[in-house]
Amino acid sequence: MSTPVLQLQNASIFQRESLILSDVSLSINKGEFVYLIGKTGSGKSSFMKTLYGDLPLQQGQGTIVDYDLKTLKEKHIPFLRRKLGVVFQDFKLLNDRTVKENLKFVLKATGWKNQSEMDSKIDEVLDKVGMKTKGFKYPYQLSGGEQQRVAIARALLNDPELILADEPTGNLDPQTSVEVMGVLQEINKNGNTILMATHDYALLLKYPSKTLKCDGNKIFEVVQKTI
Ligand SMILES: Nc1ncnc2c1ncn2[C@@H]1O[C@H](COP(=O)(O)OP(=O)(O)OP(=O)(O)O)[C@@H](O)[C@H]1O
Repeated sequence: MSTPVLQLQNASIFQRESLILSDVSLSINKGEFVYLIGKTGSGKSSFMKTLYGDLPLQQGQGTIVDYDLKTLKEKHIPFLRRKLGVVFQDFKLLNDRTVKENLKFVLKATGWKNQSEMDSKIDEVLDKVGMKTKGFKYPYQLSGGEQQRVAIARALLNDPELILADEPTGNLDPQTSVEVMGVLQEINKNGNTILMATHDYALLLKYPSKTLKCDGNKIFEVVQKTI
């Protein structure tokens, strides 16, 4: 049986009082890889922000990894984020510490205490993204693709039920984008559910998957031929 990790019914997404998307109804099941496409300004980032609690859901219904977005309070957000892995276009790594220290920082902030458990978790996630030998490096010593791999490793630390990736290849060249996409595909094959906003159509053609499109204040599923 399919288990939904995200469900929205008649949801409207606002930036302050401007309506960005209206009447969004969709669901994403455990194990799926789903693209979110749409032109610049069509509302992809606003949609993602609503899902990770950065924008309130003002109208309609929504549940994500068992949290009700409509009744989500400020104090619940850190707990919601622990069940989500969020990956951004600009990596958002801390430049004053090594890769391992970046990951340890997140583990400590999310309540981990045992040093050897933290070390083995860090090794595990770095291994998953092919960065096990680079844990001692500082982010500025890594290429963009390597930094994004580390950001994906960071998103995996708390075994998220859903990974939200907002333009994860937006700052990468085409070859590196394909490599990072390969990492996300591998993670999905191993059971992680992923929603990825992108306007990189080459990736969609290379790795076809369920696709949602933001257009004209709506989100709807499209089949690849009509993209
Ligand atoms: N902080 C904000 N305050 C007010 N309006 C905003 C804010 N951020 C975005 N918007 C508006 O919301 C609309 C949707 O923007 P959003 O960033 O969600 O689109 P997007 O599809 O992610 O675009 P891009 O691909 O360029 O990132 C745009 O009209 C934008 O001007």
